[in-house]
Amino acid sequence: MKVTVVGAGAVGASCAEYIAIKNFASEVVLLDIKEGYAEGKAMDLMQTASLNGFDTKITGSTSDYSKTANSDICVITSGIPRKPGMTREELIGINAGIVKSVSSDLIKHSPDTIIIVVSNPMDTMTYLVHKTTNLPKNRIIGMGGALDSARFKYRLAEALGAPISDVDGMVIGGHSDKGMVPLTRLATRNSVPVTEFISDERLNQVKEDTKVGGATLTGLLGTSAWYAPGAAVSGLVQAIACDQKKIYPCSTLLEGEYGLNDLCIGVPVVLGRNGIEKIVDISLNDAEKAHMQESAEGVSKTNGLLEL
Ligand SMILES: NC(=O)c1ccc[n+]([C@@H]2O[C@H](COP(=O)([O-])OP(=O)(O)OC[C@H]3O[C@@H](n4cnc5c(N)ncnc54)[C@H](O)[C@@H]3O)[C@@H](O)[C@H]2O)c1
Ligand SMILES: O=C(O)C[C@H](O)C(=O)O
Repeated sequence: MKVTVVGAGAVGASCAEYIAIKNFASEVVLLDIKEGYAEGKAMDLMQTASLNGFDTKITGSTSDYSKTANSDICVITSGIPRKPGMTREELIGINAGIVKSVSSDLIKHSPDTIIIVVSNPMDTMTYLVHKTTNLPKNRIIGMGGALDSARFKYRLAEALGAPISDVDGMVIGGHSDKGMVPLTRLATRNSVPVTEFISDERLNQVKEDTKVGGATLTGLLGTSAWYAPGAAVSGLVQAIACDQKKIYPCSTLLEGEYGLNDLCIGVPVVLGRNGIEKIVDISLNDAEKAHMQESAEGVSKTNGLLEL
C-alpha cells in the first residue's frame, strides 16, 4: 500500500506520522514545493521508526511527481492555512490554484488512485478536484467530518464528565464555522442518548463549541490545527487501505442524496478498498434538514467563486 501526502507542512507531516505509527502502509511519499522540506520531514520521521516501532518507509520529494507513481491513496494538504480572525473560505484565492495543479499532477502518475482532499475550503476544494480530474465519485473524498466529529466527542465528553471512549456522535454538513451540523439528537453515552444526562442548554453549548472548533484552535495557535487533522486523515486512509467498511462523515459529491445535488458536502459514507462504497442517507428531522440546506447553500456559494 503506497500513500502520497502532498504538502509536508503541519498537517501533511502529522498525517504521515500517524499513518506510519499505525503501521499498515508499506510506503508513504511526502511531497512539497519547498526545496528539501519534504525530504527533511521524511528523514526526521524515519528516525522515529525504531523508537515508535513501525516499518513504513517514508520518503520525501521536492515537486518530483514521478516519486508518487502508482500511489493507492493520495492526500492533498498543500495550501495555506488560515490565521486568527479569518474564515476557511477566505483561503480559496490561493488554494484553488494549488489544489487544481496538484490534483492533475497526481493523477498523471497514479491514474487509479483515491484522492483525499484536506486543503481548505475543503468542500469546495473537493468539488474542484472532481471538476479537474473527472475521477469516479467514489475515488474523491473530502476530510472534514471525521475531524469535526472527533471534536464533537471531545466536547460531549467534557460536558458529560465521561470518558471519550464512552461517547459517540457525528457531525455532517459543510466543514465551515457556520455550516457544520452536529447531530446532537443522535449522540450517545454508551448507547444512552446524551439528552438523558445534560440539559438542552448545555448540549447547545457543545454544538456551538464544536462548530468553532477549528477557529478556537487557530486563535490559540496563530495558525490552524494539525494533530487531530492528521489523525483524522490517517483514520480515513486506514479504513480504505484495510478495507474496514467503517462509517465516517466525509465530503462527497451528492446526486440527490439528502435532497442535494451538484456539490460536495459532509455526509456519512462507508469507506473500504474502493473509497466511498456507499453514501448512508439517514433520516433527519425538520430542524436538521433545514440546517443541512442552509449549510449546502453556503458551500454552493463558495463553489460559485471557482473559475471552472
Ligand atoms: N480539512 C480539514 O479538516 C483541515 C484541517 C487542518 C488544516 N486544513 C487545511 O490544510 C491546509 C494545510 O494546512 P497546514 O497547517 O499543513 O499548512 P502549512 O503551511 O503548514 O503546510 C502547507 C504546505 O503546503 C506546501 N505547498 C504549497 N503549495 C504547494 C504546491 N503547489 N505543491 C506542493 N506543496 C505545496 C507548503 O510549502 C507547505 O509546506 C490548509 O489549507 C488548511 O486550512 C484542513
Ligand atoms: O480551522 C481551520 O482552518 C483548519 C481546519 O479546517 C480545522 O478544522 O482544524
